[in-house]
Parts: sequence; structure tokens; C-alpha cells
Amino acid sequence: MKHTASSQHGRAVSDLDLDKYDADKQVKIICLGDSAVGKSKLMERFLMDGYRPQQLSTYALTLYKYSSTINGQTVLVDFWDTAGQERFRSMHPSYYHKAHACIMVFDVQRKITYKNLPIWYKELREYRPEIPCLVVANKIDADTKVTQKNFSFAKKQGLPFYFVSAADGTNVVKMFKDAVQMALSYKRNSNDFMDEVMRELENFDLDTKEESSDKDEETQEGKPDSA
Ligand SMILES: Nc1nc2c(ncn2[C@@H]2O[C@H](COP(=O)(O)OP(=O)(O)OP(=O)(O)O)[C@@H](O)[C@H]2O)c(=O)[nH]1
Ligand SMILES: [Mg+2]
Repeated sequence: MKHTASSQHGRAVSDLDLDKYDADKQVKIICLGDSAVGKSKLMERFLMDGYRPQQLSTYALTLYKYSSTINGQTVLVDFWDTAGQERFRSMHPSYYHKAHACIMVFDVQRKITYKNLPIWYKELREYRPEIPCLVVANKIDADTKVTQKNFSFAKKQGLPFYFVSAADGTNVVKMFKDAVQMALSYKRNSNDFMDEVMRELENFDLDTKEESSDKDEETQEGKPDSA
């Protein structure tokens, strides 16, 4: 699986081209969770095959670009990562706009980050009521017994749940690959009204373009040779 990673640090969300997410092969996956739960480290582990312990936390927004071929189709994924700093607790609406899946992370060492999940989840559903959401328990390297504990939030909400470690890579690739697959299938089958409208408009555009080019051809054929 070929993948490239690059990140555009700190670009203001408003000047990002959000329309590109209407294109069939482009998906947007967002990451939510309290500060220091390991969102950026998980991205680095998956996208840059590396884990650099300790680093300044994320400011504003980091975009990680990832491409892969799934069933012979090239899929372009933008992973959106943002600082979970308390003051950012509620994200700018455009962060959620046109997202196709969400990775919601907590730190198994800090209970409060698990208790805050419903706050993040409530906000997510205000903006994206239907998209798939993965609940991720990170840093299991720091507490091996934690995998026997029961975290009922995901089950109650009917969400997929993953024990992972950005530090040693446990379950990271599987979680991200599942997130990409879920984003793709959501995008293809979403019954989200707005997505429907966008898709219709897209098809409408294509049809009119085809019709007008057919007309051009007809007029070309019908035109007496100018020569
Ligand atoms: N032991 C352990 N430490 C981790 C793991 N993932 C992240 N960390 C550490 O936790 C701290 C925070 O990681 P980040 O990835 O910056 O957390 P974040 O969620 O991006 O934080 P914000 O950007 O502030 O929202 C860093 O010191 C990491 O080294 C993990 O799987 N295991
Ligand atoms: Mg970060």
C-alpha cells in the first residue's frame, strides 16, 4: 500500500478548498479528543511510520495527506488533526464540514479524557449526524491490563472500539484502515440529505457538460466546411 504524507501546519481552515471533498475518490477524516491523548502521535505512527516521543502539541490544524489503492481504486484521504486544548473544546464548524468519518481518541491513563468523550461526540453529531465514528483507547503500552477493562461508551452508542498504542504501533494500522474503509462506504451510501444534493448537482453538471459537448459535435458536423 503506497502512501505519502505531508502536513500543512496551521493553515486557516477557512481558506482550505472544502469543495474537493465532493469528488468521488477524496475523503476527509477528522480526529477529536482531549489534549495530549495522542491524536498527533497516532497520525505520525500511521502516516510517517514513526513515533517521535515528546513534541509540542498541535496548534490550530494539521492536515496529513494519505493516498492508497483500494480494490484498484486510488483513494485520497485528508486526515484533519487539531489541538484538543481545553480552550479549543468546541471546534470551528468548518472542521466538521464534509467530514466522512471521525476518529475519537482518549488516553487510557487519564480517566477524564474518557469521561469527556460524550462532549466531543455530542458536538460531532450536531454537525455530522450520520458519519461513522471510531472510539480509540490509546497508550495501552503504558498499562497492559487495561485491555481487560470495559469501556461502555462505544457499546452504548453502537460504535467500533479499538485499543491502540501510538508508541509501539499496536492496532494502529488496522484502526486507520478501518476508518478509511468506513469513510469510503459512508461517502458512497450516505443518505445525508446535503451529500445527496451535492452528488445530484455533480451528476447534473456532468450530464450538462456531456450534452453541450454532444451539441458542439452536432453543430460541427452540421456546419458547412468553412474552408
Ligand atoms: N506511552 C505512550 N505515550 C503516548 C502515546 N501516544 C502519545 N503519547 C504521548 O502523549 C503526549 C501527547 O501526544 P500527542 O500526540 O501530542 O497528543 P495530542 O492528542 O495530539 O495533543 P494535542 O495536540 O494537544 O491535542 C506526547 O508526549 C506523546 O509522546 C502512546 O501510545 N503511548
Ligand atoms: Mg496534536
